[in-house]
Amino acid sequence: MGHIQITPSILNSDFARLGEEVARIPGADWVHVDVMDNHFVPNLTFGPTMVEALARVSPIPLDAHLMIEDADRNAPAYVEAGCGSVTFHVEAAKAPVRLAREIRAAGARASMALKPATPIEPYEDLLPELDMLLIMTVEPGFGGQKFLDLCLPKIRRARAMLDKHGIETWLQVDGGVSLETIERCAEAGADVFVAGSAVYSAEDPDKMVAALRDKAAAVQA
Ligand SMILES: O=C(CO)[C@H](O)[C@H](O)COP(=O)(O)O
Ligand SMILES: [Fe+2]
Repeated sequence: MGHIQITPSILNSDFARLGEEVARIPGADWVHVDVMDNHFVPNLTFGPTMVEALARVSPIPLDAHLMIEDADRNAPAYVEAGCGSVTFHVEAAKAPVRLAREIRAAGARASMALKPATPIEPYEDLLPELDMLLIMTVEPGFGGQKFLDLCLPKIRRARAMLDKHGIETWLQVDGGVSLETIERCAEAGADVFVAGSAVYSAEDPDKMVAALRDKAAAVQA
C-alpha cells in the first residue's frame, strides 16, 4: 500500500474564488477537480479552460476526475490543461488501455474510475496500465452524499488484486469520505482519499486535511 494522501475536492467550495479556496488547504497532496458534463452525470461544473486557469495559480498539483462522456476524445485536454493526474470513467471510455497510455505519454498520471455498480474483476489485467484506480463510494454527480458501505468489498478485492500482482497503482476512494468513514476505507486498503464537503464545511479546512490524514495513517500503522 502506498503512503496516505489526502486530495480535497473543490466541488463544494466557492467557485467564484477558486484560487483562494485552494490556498486554504496547503497541507493537501492534490486538489481534486470534478469535471461534469451534464450527460455522464446530471450536473455541470467546468471544462479545460477553467482547469487550466486553476492549474496556473495552484501550488498543489491537480487531480482531475472526469465525469464526462466520450473520455477517449475529451480526456487529453486535461493533461494539456496542466493536471498531474487524469481520471477517466471506464463506463465512458471505448478504449481504456489506449487512453491510459495516451495520458501517460502526454506526461500525467493515468487513472480509471469505477461507479458503485461497476465490478473490478473484468479490469484486473488492465491494472498495470494505471497509476491510480478510483473506486467511487457514492453515485457520481454531487458532493455531500452519504458514503455507500456496499463499495467496501470492492475496495478490498481491488487491494488484493494490486498486492497479488505487486503493482504500485494507488487506490483512491471518492464520495462521502469524512472523519466517520475514512477508517473503513483505509482498513479496506485505500491509500488516496478524496474529501469534499468534509474539508470545505470545516471551519479550518487545512486542519481537517490533517485530521483525516491522521485517522487513515493510524489504520495503516
Ligand atoms: O466525484 C465527486 C462526486 O461525483 C466528488 O469528488 C465527491 O462527491 C466529493 O464530495 P464529498 O466528499 O462531499 O462526497
Ligand atoms: Fe470526484
